[in-house]
Amino acid sequence: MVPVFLYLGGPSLKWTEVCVHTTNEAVEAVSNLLIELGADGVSIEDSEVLTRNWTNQYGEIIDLNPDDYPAEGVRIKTYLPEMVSGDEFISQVKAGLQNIKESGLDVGLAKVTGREVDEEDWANEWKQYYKPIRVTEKLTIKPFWEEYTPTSEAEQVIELDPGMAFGTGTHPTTTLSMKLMEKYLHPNCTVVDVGCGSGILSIAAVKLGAKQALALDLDPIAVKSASENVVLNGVEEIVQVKEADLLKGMGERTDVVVANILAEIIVLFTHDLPRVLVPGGIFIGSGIIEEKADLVIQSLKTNGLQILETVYQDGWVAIAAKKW
Ligand SMILES: C[S@@+](CC[C@H](N)C(=O)[O-])C[C@H]1O[C@@H](n2cnc3c(N)ncnc32)[C@H](O)[C@@H]1O
Repeated sequence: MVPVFLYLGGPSLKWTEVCVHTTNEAVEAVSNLLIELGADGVSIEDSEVLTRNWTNQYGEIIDLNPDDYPAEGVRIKTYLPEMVSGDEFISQVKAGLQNIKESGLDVGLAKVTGREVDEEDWANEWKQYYKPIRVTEKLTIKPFWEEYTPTSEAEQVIELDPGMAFGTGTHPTTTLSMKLMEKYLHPNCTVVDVGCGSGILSIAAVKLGAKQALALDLDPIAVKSASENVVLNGVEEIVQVKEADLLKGMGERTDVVVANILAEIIVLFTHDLPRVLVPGGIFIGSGIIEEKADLVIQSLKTNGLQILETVYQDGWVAIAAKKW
């Protein structure tokens, strides 16, 4: 996950940049904390992207500067306008981090720093980290402001405005989902994307040949972001975006369900999969930390699904399973 940020506030000259240095495991919890405290978005600098083997596998596409990333862990930044007290915000962040730590999540050093920056510095700064990236053999993610020419006819380009929803395509959980989708989606299949965030997986599904996708998210910001990205990619006739809680109320059957959500959330709806999937239908689950993979696998088996494959990247696991 590289930046996930767009501030749409009014003009201001000075901003306070608040930075939390934490662990990969705590990214989502800390990002949520900053948003809950009033941040309009976060940008994420993850040391992991430097060690990933982008270039050898798919050619020279991105050029990352190691100075822009922490030596280890993840830096999560947000920017506060002049009228918000940086000191007060930082105290609230520190208190929130303590709560997260007490809940058992490893937040690492959880160092919080603040500094004043000029508007021009940050407004464009994050965009330099977000470049077109070939994430699988067939799929490339392209921020909508970048120019990019596909290198072959087989390469499919997903246009993205990351906005404020999760899903720039660079986080291992999203990449793993797309790799499994590339393998298991068949032409003209139907897909339900649970926890669609920016809509990236639904758009990927269409690029991989799906004839219909339903993108669901509980968060209205994600629903808005996904709807915008669907239009940006010209697939609004194929992808329907809806606010929904997991698979609740879903009546129709589908060929594929994909969900990049935490393990604890996946197990909340595994019992719905036999009802929602057609015979032979595929479930792709991601967002699972390695320690929680068994929890999801057991839950899938208990609900009659057969595990086809598990794939791993940087401590994350994604699972493909089949309904007989
Ligand atoms: C890790 S993000 C995944 C975004 C995107 N699908 C991707 O792969 O990059 C998880 C998403 O699940 C959504 N979510 C969390 N709980 C949910 C629920 N109960 N029902 C629907 N969506 C949920 C969050 O709002 C968030 O957008």
